[in-house]
Amino acid sequence: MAANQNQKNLFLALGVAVFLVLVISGYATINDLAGKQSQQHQQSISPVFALIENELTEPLHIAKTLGEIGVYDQYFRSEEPDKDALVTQLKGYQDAFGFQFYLAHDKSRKQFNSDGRVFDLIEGQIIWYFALKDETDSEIQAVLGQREDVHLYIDVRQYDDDGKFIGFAGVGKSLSDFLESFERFRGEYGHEFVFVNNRDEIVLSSISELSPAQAETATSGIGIKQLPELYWYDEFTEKSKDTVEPSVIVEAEEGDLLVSRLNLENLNWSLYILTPLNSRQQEVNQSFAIYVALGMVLILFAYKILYRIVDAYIDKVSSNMNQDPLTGLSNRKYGRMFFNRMRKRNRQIAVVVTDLDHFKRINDTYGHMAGDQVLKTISDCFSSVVKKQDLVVRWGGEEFAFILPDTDGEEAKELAEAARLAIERLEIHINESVNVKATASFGIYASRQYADTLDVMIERADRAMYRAKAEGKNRVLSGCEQTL
Ligand SMILES: Nc1nc2c(ncn2[C@@H]2O[C@H](COP(=O)(O)OP(=O)(O)OP(=O)(O)O)[C@@H](O)[C@H]2O)c(=O)[nH]1
Repeated sequence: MAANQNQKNLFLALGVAVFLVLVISGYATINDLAGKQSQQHQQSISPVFALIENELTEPLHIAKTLGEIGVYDQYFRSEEPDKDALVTQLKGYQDAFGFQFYLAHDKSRKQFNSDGRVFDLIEGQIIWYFALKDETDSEIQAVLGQREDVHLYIDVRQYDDDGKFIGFAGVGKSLSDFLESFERFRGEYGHEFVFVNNRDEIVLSSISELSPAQAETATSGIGIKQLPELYWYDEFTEKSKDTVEPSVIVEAEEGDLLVSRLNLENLNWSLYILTPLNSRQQEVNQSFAIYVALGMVLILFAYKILYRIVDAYIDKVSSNMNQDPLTGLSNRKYGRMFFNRMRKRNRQIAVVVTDLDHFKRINDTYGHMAGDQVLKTISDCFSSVVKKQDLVVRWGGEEFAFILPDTDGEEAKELAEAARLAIERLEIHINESVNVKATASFGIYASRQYADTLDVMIERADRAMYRAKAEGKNRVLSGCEQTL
């Protein structure tokens, strides 16, 4: 009973351990997913910075630096710059950096371009110049132009020594690479981009309806969409109060939308990155379900294996603990445990009880030691006769019991008969001159559906065995007539 209780406790502990493993691995899975998700988000955002650096910041720095080191000073000082010299110089920059360069010269009201074009800055025609000229609060303006191949123009205001406005020095960069990158980000990560200038105008976007369709509109204001016109703007503003570079989840028609804002200070722009969350959420849910299912299967599998290992271990330990020292057979206590365990696994069982015939005589004739040797030899003989699944128990003294799972009366009788014959034929070698012969009487009992307890079965088999003794010994009788 105590061993049974210990076994129960062990399996309970095993169950608790499995539960803990489940909880911990579940927690680790969620953590891992969260980590993966944020890593994925990081990975998807970092190329955006590289893109901004290459496409926006680099031309801005070049335009600013050229203005500051005074490469255009001589042209700005003259009333009418030397067209050829200036264009050649601009073209040299274009070849070196791969952008368009231009100078808008206020005194002569002319614009000189690195592609060789020179044109007059006429009010009403060159809209950007007059719009930006009056915009004195920002030294740098980034605007879009050229309708066929959209360019980003970065205009840096130029001043003479007295601080008087003398024109713009700028660079122009084709945004075709930029627009291709938008496509890639949309396809790969589901991101959309909205670039907004300091007047809340959408100057560039991966969403074609938001991007200014025509070059001139970027400075004329015609057709430009305003950030507050976007449906998520109010919710975003409300939720992102007091946050410099916020990431906010807003409700959208197709599901939630993650809106992140980055401030592009050099340009005086903000970049809004929009990520639809529904597809991402589904992805996460799906992988979570797979992780959990896989985890469960693995854990259940491990539990089963562990259960069997522990079961076998307990079996071995308790069998060692419950061994008869003389014969090496199991004792009664283990016989009971074995019977109870088999009861759970099999539908029928049989027992055989056997008692050696005239054993007292052997003891009396050859001595107790010789008797012990006979007991040992006969025990080995029994063990060799039964099947692997069966158990031979030293029930007491010179009485033995076989517990035969999954065995009916007929099979039990055959086995008992085989054991009887084996003993009868046995020559038990005591010493050089003495060989002892022995016989045994057998009683069997078989039970279907494990209807009987071990005690009842043993008692019935015992009775049959005593009948066998009474009928002349060295025979097998059944205590359950219908099974014979
Ligand atoms: N050597 C030895 N003898 C034992 C051991 N256990 C019991 N015995 C002896 O077994 C004998 C059993 O004697 P009985 O009960 O009279 O049975 P029996 O002589 O076999 O007679 P039947 O059963 O009627 O055939 C006794 O002498 C016990 O001392 C043991 O471990 N070693």
